[in-house]
Amino acid sequence: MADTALPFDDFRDLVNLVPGPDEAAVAAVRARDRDLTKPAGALGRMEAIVEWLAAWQGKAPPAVDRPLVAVFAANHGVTAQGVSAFPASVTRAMVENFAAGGAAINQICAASDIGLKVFELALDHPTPDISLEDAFDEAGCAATMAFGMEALAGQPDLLCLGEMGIGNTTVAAALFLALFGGEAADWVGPGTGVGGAALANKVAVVERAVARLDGRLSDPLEILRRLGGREIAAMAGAILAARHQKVPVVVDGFVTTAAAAVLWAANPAALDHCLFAHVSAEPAHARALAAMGKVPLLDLGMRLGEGTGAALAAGLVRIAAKTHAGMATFTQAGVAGKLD
Ligand SMILES: Cc1cc2ncn([C@H]3O[C@H](COP(=O)(O)O)[C@@H](O)[C@H]3O)c2cc1C
Ligand SMILES: O=C(O)c1cccnc1
Repeated sequence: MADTALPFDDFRDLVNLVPGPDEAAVAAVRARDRDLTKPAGALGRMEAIVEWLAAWQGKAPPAVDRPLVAVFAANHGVTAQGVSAFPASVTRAMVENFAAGGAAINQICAASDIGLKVFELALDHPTPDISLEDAFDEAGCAATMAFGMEALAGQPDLLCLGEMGIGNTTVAAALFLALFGGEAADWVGPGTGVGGAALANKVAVVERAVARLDGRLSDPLEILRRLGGREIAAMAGAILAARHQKVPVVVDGFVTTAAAAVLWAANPAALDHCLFAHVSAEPAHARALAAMGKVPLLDLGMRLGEGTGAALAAGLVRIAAKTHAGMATFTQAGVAGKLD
């Protein structure tokens, strides 16, 4: 992977110096909403979504004309510890399946008219086994975060993030344990379907990975550098770049939330432009969302990744924007307003 111009410390600045919301755009959305032909507040969270979109796109009315799902794919040396129900070769095979249109995310994007781009991260070079060694050096972590910023290259107006990487629920669990504390068992779940002794082994692997960090737990970007993985670092970079380029982000499930959590731990305001699409059936996802005070939009019992939950939520975001922009006002429609 090419060296980045951005040193690791510059990412700390990017996290700490995130721009705030466009209050004027939010005020304009609220003013228009008051005139639309419905009782105030009757569209519930769909109204809040429009305000959120305006705040972070910096325009009113906001629009979702170029939504994109960016899927980052990577491999993980920790799979050598037997932490997944599937072999690591499935990561590349699924990338080929994405290219051929055969994955769940292809069909959800097609059905919802959402663009899809898959970013491969050195699939033949897994990050080291994090139960033994650090995932990255500083330059490698910075380069990978910078690579994630490529998700913005086509100027999407809504960015949905997803991932593919056998073993990455182990990495995500380790990140959550290092960032939020508790016990390894609080953060480890079946992923693709491990149970019994294999699940107990996965817990022990996560314990070992985090035990290696002793004394360095207060620096979230350092935690990311030491635990990885490539797709998670890239998604963290994409979330940051999106904020600086006024692109709201829809976060997918358990693994994507781990990327977001690194930024949240450094600066909770760094995720204000992110909507959490759904709560995954991976048991610890609800715990991670609660730790950050985030309320997911959907609860469909999904536990796939690939950006599938994010793409479904993006469909609702687009509908919320179209509803707000296209509805008639009371005056336009000749509908009587609320009685005094
Ligand atoms: C065929 C297949 C398609 C997938 N699409 C996403 N994942 C999901 O499962 C993986 C994480 O689970 P674990 O940590 O247990 O390996 C990631 O690749 C994630 O995106 C898949 C997994 C499989 C097997
Ligand atoms: O929620 C997720 O992101 C998830 C759950 C299981 C396996 N892979 C991803």
